[in-house]
Amino acid sequence: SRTRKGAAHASDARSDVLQYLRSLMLFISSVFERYCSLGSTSHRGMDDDILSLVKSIVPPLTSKKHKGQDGRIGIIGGCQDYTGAPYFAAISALKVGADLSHVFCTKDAATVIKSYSPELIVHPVLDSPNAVEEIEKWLPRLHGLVVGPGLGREDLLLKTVIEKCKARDIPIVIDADGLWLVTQQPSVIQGYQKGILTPNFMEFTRLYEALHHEPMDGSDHQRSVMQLSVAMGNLTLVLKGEQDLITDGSKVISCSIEGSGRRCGGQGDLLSGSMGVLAHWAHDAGEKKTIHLKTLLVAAFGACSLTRQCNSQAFQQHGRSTTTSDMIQEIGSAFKKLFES
Ligand SMILES: NC(=O)C1=CN([C@@H]2O[C@H](COP(=O)(O)OP(=O)(O)OC[C@H]3O[C@@H](n4cnc5c(N)ncnc54)[C@H](O)[C@@H]3O)[C@@H](O)[C@H]2O)[C@@H](O)CC1
Ligand SMILES: Nc1ncnc2c1ncn2[C@@H]1O[C@H](COP(=O)(O)OP(=O)(O)OP(=O)(O)O)[C@@H](O)[C@H]1O
Ligand SMILES: [Mg+2]
Repeated sequence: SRTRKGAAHASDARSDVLQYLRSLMLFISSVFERYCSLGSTSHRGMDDDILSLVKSIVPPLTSKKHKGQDGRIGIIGGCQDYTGAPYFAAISALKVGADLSHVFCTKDAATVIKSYSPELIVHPVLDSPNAVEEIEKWLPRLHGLVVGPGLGREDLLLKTVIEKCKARDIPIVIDADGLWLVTQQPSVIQGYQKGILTPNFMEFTRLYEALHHEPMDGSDHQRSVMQLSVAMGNLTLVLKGEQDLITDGSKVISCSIEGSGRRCGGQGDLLSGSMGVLAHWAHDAGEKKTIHLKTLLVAAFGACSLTRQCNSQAFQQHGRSTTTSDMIQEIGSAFKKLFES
């Protein structure tokens, strides 16, 4: 019986060891799992933190406001070749929540843009001899200006308009052909603290090479965006791409909210139009609301995440046939999902 007892003890000890090993394995695997997911969790955590800052700049909808208070945005762009781009930017500004959206374009583009949407106020002034005066008289009524979508390569007029806008301290988003002017004459916007540039990769490369007089190091985009922002006097800069990189020259935040693989034209216009409104809201809310992050960085993160969310939602319905118009249909629900839930 003593031998039987000994054998029982040995088997108990063995099962204890096995039990111990099993729990040890479970513990190690849970630590490993946690460690592996840490990167994405903290990334998502950071996105959530910035999204809550975006939420804080969205003005409340109340019955006490009059038309215009939530934003009167102007888009300078639209010519014979490009009527879609200014339309996308202007309608996006409205759908994000601006009250009024103006387009300043050439005469032949105006009728076309008006026929896309009765919601837009369209001024056929860009090719008139007194274009600057025509735009200038509207500036006191505007809260934000988006310069460039579908503009074509016009320079003298733009330079004067940007100068007048700066004098009025209005946020200016420069995109597309507006960036061409900045590439020719960086001083037009250099150092303007309410200026935002939203280049795609090609526009960014041209701008970088114009300012640094050397080819860009394509392997380190974070470094390049910081360098360009600093060279532009710490201007807010958004380099659009697989990840959107947003900087003011002192820090880079990235927006990689899932979009889709669909890259139809016009998505950048949706972004710049949204940016016009969010920049106004961010400045209205002030640094106190956005805490440690500069107001324009918060606005830029908002515009990027919204564009990508619209892309994702439109893609779920339309797949490869997704177009920017489909994305614009999604602005309302994407906005609600990101900033109002
Ligand atoms: N429906 C419309 O009216 C549209 C008009 N658009 C206007 O078209 C004009 C020209 O804009 P573009 O964006 O074509 O500018 P560019 O004329 O500078 O062309 C950029 C080119 O670079 C290519 N590219 C973009 N990202 C790249 C990358 N990561 N690597 C390599 N190549 C890359 C694009 O295919 C494009 O052909 C602007 O006025 C713009 O606003 C666009 O906004 C698209 C929609
Ligand atoms: N590879 C990518 N993966 C995911 N999203 C992307 C990718 N490239 C661009 N985007 C997103 O698409 C939007 C527009 O960027 P894009 O580079 O297409 O601008 P653009 O060339 O100026 O567009 P447009 O045709 O309006 O001129 C941005 O919000 C960006 O985040
Ligand atoms: Mg563009």
